[in-house]
Amino acid sequence: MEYSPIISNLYALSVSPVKKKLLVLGIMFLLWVYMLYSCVGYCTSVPSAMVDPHRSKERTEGARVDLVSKLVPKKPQGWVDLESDDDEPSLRTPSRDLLNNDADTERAEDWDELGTEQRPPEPSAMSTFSNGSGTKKLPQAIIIGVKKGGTRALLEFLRVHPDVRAVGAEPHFFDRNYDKGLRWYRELMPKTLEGQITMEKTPSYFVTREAPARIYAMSRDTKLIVVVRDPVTRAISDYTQTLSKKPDIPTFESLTFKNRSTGLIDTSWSAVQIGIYAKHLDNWLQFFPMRQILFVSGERLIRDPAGELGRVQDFLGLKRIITDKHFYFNQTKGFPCLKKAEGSSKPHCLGKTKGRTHPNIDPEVVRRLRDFYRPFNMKFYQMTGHNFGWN
Ligand SMILES: Nc1ncnc2c1ncn2[C@@H]1O[C@H](COP(=O)(O)OS(=O)(=O)O)[C@@H](OP(=O)(O)O)[C@H]1O
Repeated sequence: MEYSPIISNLYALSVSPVKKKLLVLGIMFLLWVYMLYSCVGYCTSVPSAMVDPHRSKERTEGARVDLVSKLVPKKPQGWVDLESDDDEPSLRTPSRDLLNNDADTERAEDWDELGTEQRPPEPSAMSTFSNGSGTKKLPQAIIIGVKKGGTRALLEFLRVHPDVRAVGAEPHFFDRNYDKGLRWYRELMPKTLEGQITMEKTPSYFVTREAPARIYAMSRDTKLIVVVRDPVTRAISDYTQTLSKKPDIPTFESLTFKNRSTGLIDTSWSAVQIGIYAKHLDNWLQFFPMRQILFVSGERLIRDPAGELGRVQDFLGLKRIITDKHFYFNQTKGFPCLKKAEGSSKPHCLGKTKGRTHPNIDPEVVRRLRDFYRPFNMKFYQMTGHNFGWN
């Protein structure tokens, strides 16, 4: 009787228990490799398959963008590019617009961990794997302003919510990058599962004349959030930020006035102009009803973060998950911080670019600025139905 080599091997194995075990282990290893291979194949194929149903939607969005492009000029006309940090002189108010800089752009140093571990700027390989499911969607809610209002704190606090997924950096899509198209914009977004909200924050949108029409064209249902702060302290905060990067700029006092002896305020200076909230809001109300815009008090966000977050969660239709249990007041920073941030078990405060010491400003100049803003503030309280108490 002839034996095949396999049978003869098996026969040999039957007499050697050690080899038998080795064979079983080998087979298990091969099965494990096969399963892993299948899973990777599945995981990489799922997102693209899930994106497909959106292709037709994408075309509609593309058509809408074409319409907006026809209706809305891509570059602001007759409007100071309040936020841009590029050096195109045509987009700037000559010499007076000294606060143009890129400091809004999200940076690693905006986020400070009170542990030794650094927060990775990009998701790690592991988190990419675990976040592999879901699809990238255009944001349903945007923090549109205001610069230096507390927008970073609000976004980082909101990210603690399991139903909120947000892009960390400021996309500047509706002001600087509109030419790149909605597909580009959507690609920046994190993947979300059913029921999760996609968000971003770019504070310069609030003062960008084209932004309301452009966001409306993306989706008329977009929820808008504006973090507002006393316009005088906001202006000083804005100036402080620029001073930290350009120490040679003129004093706050000299930039505030067109002519100091006449006391005429220079409204073309972006630090002043951004704070005329009533004027900017008017622009948004041409496209969005008031009920679709939530105003968060920057001052209250520091004093009572859980209270403001409660309002924001209600506005977004989210379960109130973020409560005062999530915050503690950090005496050294002088701000509320998170006991645990998204994806971490350690306490987190915003970094050193938030909460810089403001320079002392001549009290007379502060008083003049308060007088200047008062009627605009009153108008803003009237429009929003909320007294922010800035006087
Ligand atoms: N929790 C917490 N931690 C740190 N800082 C906080 C916090 N809440 C609000 N703020 C205030 O946020 C101000 C910066 O606002 P923004 O994040 O909107 O600035 S930016 O426009 O994105 O550059 C920043 O302004 P400055 O103090 O002038 O630096 C802070 O006062």
